[in-house]
Amino acid sequence: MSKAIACHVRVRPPAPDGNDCKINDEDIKIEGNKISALNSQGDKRYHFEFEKCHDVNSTQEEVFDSIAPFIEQAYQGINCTIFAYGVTGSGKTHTMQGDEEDPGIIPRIVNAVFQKRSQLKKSTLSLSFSYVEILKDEVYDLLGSLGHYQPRKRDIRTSSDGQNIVADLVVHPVESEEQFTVQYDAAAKTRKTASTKLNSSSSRSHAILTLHIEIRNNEYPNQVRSGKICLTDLAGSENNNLTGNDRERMRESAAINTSLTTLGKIVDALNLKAQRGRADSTVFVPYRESKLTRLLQDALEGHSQNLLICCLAPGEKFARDTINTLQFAKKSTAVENRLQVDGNGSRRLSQVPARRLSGPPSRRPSQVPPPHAPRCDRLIPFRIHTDPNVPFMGRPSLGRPVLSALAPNIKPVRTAGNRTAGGKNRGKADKENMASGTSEGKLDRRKVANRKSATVTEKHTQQDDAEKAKEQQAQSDCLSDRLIDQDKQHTGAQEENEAAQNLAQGAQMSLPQAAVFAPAIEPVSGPSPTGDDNVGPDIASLNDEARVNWGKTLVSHARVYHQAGDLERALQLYKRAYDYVPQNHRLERRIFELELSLKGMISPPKLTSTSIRVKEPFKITNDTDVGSMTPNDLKRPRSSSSYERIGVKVTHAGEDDERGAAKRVKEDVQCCASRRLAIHDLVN
Ligand SMILES: Nc1ncnc2c1ncn2[C@@H]1O[C@H](COP(=O)(O)OP(=O)(O)OP(=O)(O)O)[C@@H](O)[C@H]1O
Repeated sequence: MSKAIACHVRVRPPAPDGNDCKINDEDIKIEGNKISALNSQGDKRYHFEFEKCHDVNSTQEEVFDSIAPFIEQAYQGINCTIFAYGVTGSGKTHTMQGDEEDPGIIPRIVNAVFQKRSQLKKSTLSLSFSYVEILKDEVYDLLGSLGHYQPRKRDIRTSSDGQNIVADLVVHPVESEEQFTVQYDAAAKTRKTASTKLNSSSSRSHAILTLHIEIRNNEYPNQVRSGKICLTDLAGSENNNLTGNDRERMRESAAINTSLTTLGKIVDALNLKAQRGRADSTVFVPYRESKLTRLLQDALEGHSQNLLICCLAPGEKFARDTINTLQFAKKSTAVENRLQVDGNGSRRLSQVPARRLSGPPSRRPSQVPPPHAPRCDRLIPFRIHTDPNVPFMGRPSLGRPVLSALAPNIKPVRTAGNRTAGGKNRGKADKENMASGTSEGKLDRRKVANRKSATVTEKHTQQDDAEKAKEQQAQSDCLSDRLIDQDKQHTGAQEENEAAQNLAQGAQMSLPQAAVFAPAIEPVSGPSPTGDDNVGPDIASLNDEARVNWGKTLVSHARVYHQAGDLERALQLYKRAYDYVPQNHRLERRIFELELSLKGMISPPKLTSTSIRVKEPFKITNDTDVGSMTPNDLKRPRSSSSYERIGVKVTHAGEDDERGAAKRVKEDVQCCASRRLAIHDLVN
């Protein structure tokens, strides 16, 4: 059994301001990979040996070179976690992040990933990242609010296969190093720091940056290797006699020290477990005692390659902390790995808990992988997906922007096959029932009930599908009638504009709402900065509110194209909308996703249909935002007079009869509502 955690040590140089007090060259001595440290009384020396020891003269480049093999593992689809651990002010953030002149591990890894990407010929590499901080035992998504730069609080949930994941975590696709730098720097600035006596810019939180790397075979696009590198900058353990913390800092310090103590307890428990044998259930591993350890559970359990970088500060006043840090590192390196290399050279988990094995549903005969494709092994921690008909079972594709960055590679997928009762599992369930003493009669009754519910579910699914198809047809009809036609002449556009205004007056709606019914087209003066779709008025001439309204309107159109599968046109319109709402982070992300998907790097992002619940019964008034209606509200048949009763004026406008007009209005409202829901989804 190999080690789960490798350890490197780095000693930072003395602070130029002399803040480290007395420094004796003999305090910390490094010889090769051996390090020894004197205790604070100076009467005892402690000796340790690790994989790599960097002395005070080490450069950021040398530190990066020593960790480079870990990145190679991620390309192979193996998850890696790198922790920076040490007392406050010992150089963890410097090592991980560095600064502009002297970049640390994070920017260097991203640089290496993009270099790798440019070297690949037969496959395409895509990178995305998520970034969270744990402050006072709460998880905040540092990317959750790009554009507003306000970290968003997130919950940790346990998935059905027992993995702890951050709910609604934003994962940002990145196309270039520059783009990463801009976004990462902006997010890093929102991380909580404060001045203490030991560090003028002390991190008050643990930060976990996760880089998701996906390598897709160009020839067989369903062959994907995905790995992640989790870069964890732990907050420094603090001796409050030295930090001179005030009350608030003390609270933060207590949370930091508690989570680090839990980390220590977990390492102890894992070592004890290893000594007694893994089967011994008497050893309790307290992962749930802190959010930090919950999130790092997968890594600590040994399901990824881990590297601990212990940062040490020179100086007599840190002597005790230095020995504590080195002792922690030593006991961490005793934790065993659960990754094994099998005979074929592929890696797999040695002791995978049963729940982690919940693999793909059994294949139907039509889904047998083609003979030229490599076999898909369920046990390997990374997935080479081979079958175009089976959904990818690895980590969620980059196409899904919001997902749990710390989710495992293997996830159960709900399909029509396993949604209904029965299937392969039924026989197993029967056996279990028999074992638990359920009578045969009961079992038969239950089987009949299951079969009935399966039939009902299938019927509902079929009905749903038929309804969806109808809705889509209605939408595409609406689309062809009303969507922006780029080739329209200016005169035609003006007419449409007038029509929108008339409709707004007639139906007593706001102009943007009416614009959805009859979109106004005005050629833009000057080229569009991002999109090449010259629709919408000149941005400079609009006030803030009008800009946002136009952004929403264009997004709604884009979504209709998106839903209809015309991704190129959708992308143009999203880009155009982005010109109006350049702060909109979700829209920016949607554009990246579409660009990636048009390049074939990720599967096309799916539109989420948000149904917004209304407490009040459905009613349209002059100010009603149809976006707040549920699709069910809109399904109710209405006559034109009933629309009039509730405040929407129905103009017959050449319609043959009142029913026909009412039907049209209903379609309009439905169409509008579906778009408005989309706007809620993207813009709000
Ligand atoms: N190897 C190094 N070379 C030069 N300067 C360093 C080095 N390591 C750390 N420093 C400097 O020491 C100071 C403290 O470092 P840093 O903020 O990285 O500590 P930290 O361990 O992250 O502290 P905290 O846990 O309080 O956030 C910074 O000014 C940093 O620039």
